[in-house]
Amino acid sequence: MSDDAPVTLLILGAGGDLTHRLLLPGIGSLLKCEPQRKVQIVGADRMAKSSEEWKALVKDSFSTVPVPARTAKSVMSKTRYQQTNVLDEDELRSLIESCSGPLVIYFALPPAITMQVCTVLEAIDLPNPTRLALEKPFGTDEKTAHSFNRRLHKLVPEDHIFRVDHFLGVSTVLNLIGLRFANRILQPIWNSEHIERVEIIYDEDLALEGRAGYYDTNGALKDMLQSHLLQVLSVFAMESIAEVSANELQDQKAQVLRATRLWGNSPKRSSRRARYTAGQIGSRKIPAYVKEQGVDPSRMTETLAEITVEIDNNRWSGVPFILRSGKAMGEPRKQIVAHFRDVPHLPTGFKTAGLPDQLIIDLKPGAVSLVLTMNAEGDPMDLERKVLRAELADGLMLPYGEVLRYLLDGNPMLCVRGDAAESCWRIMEPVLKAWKANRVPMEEYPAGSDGPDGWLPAS
Ligand SMILES: O=C1O[C@H](COP(=O)(O)O)[C@@H](O)[C@H](O)[C@H]1O
Repeated sequence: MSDDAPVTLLILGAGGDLTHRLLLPGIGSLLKCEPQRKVQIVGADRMAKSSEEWKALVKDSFSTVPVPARTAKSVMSKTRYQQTNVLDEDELRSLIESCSGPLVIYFALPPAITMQVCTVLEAIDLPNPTRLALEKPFGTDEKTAHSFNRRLHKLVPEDHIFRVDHFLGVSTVLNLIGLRFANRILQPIWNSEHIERVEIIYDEDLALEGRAGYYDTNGALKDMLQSHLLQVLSVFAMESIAEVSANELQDQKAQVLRATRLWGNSPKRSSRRARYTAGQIGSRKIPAYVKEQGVDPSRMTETLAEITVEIDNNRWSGVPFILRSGKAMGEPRKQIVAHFRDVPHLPTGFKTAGLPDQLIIDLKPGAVSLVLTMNAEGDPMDLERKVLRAELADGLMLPYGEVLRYLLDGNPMLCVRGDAAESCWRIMEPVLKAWKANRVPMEEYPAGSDGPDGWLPAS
């Protein structure tokens, strides 16, 4: 096979929401930036669809980006759809045999089906190279993640397994690497001696948006904290890297996650959960979560989750990291806030006390702000906080485009390594158990509010 043979991206579950909403626009944004890129997209799903219908879907997604006309035409001419029952060995084999070039199999399927397909794949000779791309949640606890890893390792080596986390393709998350390691000023203060606590917050004004089928069995803890926010934490807190490469990044991130545990090892004291009741966000009337279509109230699914963790290593010991994410919040707030310690001594004579400094990294839209105490207007003995702010442009590609770029190039830099995926479950398991046993109360907040009273992190 020649080196420049186009990669075939085989999407299993091509009729689903993920393909339409995220994958195809992601590929489109990649093609917009790299119009020369050669990729053949093959969609497969169990329902009948003509290749014309599939092409129309691809075209529609590409037009939202938009992909340059020539590139779109060339990719469209080669894309096709094959109706397949992916749980049927013969059908799956013939689908795979019909693909040429290096193969990427993207599982845009519910996790339980993905596992079953992997069992079917054990009986099929996969072309070399074959890469597997998997969506979250990866397993349901540490044990299942571990056995899933073992099953996947029977199919392809670890560096051909791409556990996708689109937050690793978010430009402001990637920017953490440059911000931390390309600047001298921050490096000496990036530790427990100077940082008192860190908040990683992803509050959305979106509510359920018709995703009960997926969300109601997962909830905010698994949907956002166990996956994305722990990845963000690992990039924020990792040791320095010698080069920007998959090995370096994966090693350093995994090391942080191995050292991370629940604050005080107490799920009761270090986790909170809540669920939205009816409310209004702007002009949108939001029903109570339990009244949303497809929700089973007996599942006790949380729509707002918060946990505090610590990282037991030399750099971070004693620093609480607060991770929180909620749906249907009044104000979207997507940021990392590093709160610095007080100065050891404020000279007497100032009329006001200084407040501790902060570094705020806005994830969406991107910005970095340094909040420093300095003199207020007029009197130099009167102190107040002022903000030095840099707005960051959006990434060139959608996060999914960035992740797909690395995936199609066979570079696992922006995915989650198997051991790290297991660590993420190990960190969350005490909370999952405590919540299941109802040892942590389910609080409530009206949609459109800041969350339950007393939850708003102090700034
Ligand atoms: O993966 C997910 O992420 C989104 C938030 O990410 P964004 O890039 O769309 O802002 C979240 O809304 C969704 O529930 C979750 O599954």
